Amino acid sequence: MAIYLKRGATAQAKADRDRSVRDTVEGILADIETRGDDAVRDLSIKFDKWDRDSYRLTPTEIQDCIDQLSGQDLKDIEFAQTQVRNFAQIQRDSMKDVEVETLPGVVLGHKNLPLNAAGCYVPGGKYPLLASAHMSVITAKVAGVPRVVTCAPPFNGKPAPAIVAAQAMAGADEIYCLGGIQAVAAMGIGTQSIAPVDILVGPGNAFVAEAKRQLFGRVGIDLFAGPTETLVIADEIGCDGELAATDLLGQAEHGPDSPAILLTTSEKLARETMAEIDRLLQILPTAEIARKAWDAYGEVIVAENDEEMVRIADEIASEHVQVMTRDPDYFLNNMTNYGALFLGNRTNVSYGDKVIGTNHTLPTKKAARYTGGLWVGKFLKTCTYQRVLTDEASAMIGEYCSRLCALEGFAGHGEQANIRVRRFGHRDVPYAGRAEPLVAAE
Ligand SMILES: NC(=O)c1ccc[n+]([C@@H]2O[C@H](COP(=O)([O-])OP(=O)(O)OC[C@H]3O[C@@H](n4cnc5c(N)ncnc54)[C@H](O)[C@@H]3O)[C@@H](O)[C@H]2O)c1
Ligand SMILES: [Zn+2]
Repeated sequence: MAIYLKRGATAQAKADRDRSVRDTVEGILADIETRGDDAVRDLSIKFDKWDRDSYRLTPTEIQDCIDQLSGQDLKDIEFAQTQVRNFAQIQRDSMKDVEVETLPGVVLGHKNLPLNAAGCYVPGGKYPLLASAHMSVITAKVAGVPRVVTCAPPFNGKPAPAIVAAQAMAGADEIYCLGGIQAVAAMGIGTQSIAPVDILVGPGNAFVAEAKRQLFGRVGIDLFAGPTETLVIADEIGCDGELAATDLLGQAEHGPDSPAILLTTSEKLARETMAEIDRLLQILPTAEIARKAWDAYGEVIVAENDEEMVRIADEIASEHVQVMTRDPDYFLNNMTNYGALFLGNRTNVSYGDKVIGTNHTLPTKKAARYTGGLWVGKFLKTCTYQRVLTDEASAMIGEYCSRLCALEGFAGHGEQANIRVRRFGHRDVPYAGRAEPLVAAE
């Protein structure tokens, strides 16, 4: 049985917080629905002290942001974007259209069609998270989405130059400086000045994630990608206290509501990690946020063996899972619920967040039970089609269809089949459906 050396927030505390976020978002979406651009402006002033005639950035403003970055900054962004584009393209190439003859004369197929318009949210409240621009905009473009709209909040009272440069370099078609619920709603619902998109993607804080969730149905969403979570699975062979503590706090710094969990088979490593966390919290420049997250949501769990760690990790279904044990592949082969796995101590979540090429927009709050992260496939619709090549095939399928419709009591559906059996069937084929056309009763 696993022992908890430290426990995170209670289920009740989490539910209370969720309810309050849900109510705030509901009210704001209704306001934007009725008042459009005026509501967007009021909310942007209220939450971000940010007032403009148009929130869309002009080509001059965009160029001005790019010009504020150094040559090295631009090269680094380019390197990261190349890695993300390259892996997205490989994933795109793995998705094949199919067309097969499943029965003689019966042809079924599917095509992967890009969506027409995507809205990419790039978070920027606490940090200007430019990496999210690569993750959403580039991936949409690799999928072939013709209109890619992107929003990020102002940072220090103006557009964040690095975010805007990354949005532009990624190939965005429309760039708005707009944050939070109002940005998500403007893209998802549409306003007088912004045409609505077909899918909303990208990570964000609890408000952003909840706004996307509430708009789902009306528009598509990629997945529920709220406050970052991290799980470090470690033993004394693959890890030490300093490494585990660094990797936990590295992700706890995202925000005060970011859970960081250590799961280990070694109580010694667990205690060393907790001591290291206390030490690092004295010196980490972002310790104020990381400490809040660690105090409220941090957990330390000591399990008996790798098997128990897999069971607990699948239950947690964390967004990020770093495995630093004797045999990381054991977790790759056995775990079923995770947003992304980081195997071995040579890599870590930050590589994935910023640069290595896998997508960093990943499922939170146990959404990893039913989805992976954002990827090129989320911007594609797999749409089927069919055709029947011969009279014989039409009549043969029609007979089955006719009888199955009768079982369901669907006369109209049945007639769709019957008319084809009558037209295309041969008289010597035994037929249990209606042999004659429908006629009005005398
Ligand atoms: N799941 C993932 O894949 C993933 C990846 C990266 C980042 N993240 C998460 O993204 C989040 C970024 O959060 P952030 O806050 O820094 O930036 P953000 O851009 O998501 O949110 C900032 C906006 O929130 C709005 N806001 C703030 N307080 C509000 C309130 N009380 N009511 C209504 N709206 C309010 C403001 O309009 C502001 O523009 C973090 O939680 C981080 O963990 C998740
Ligand atoms: Zn991160």
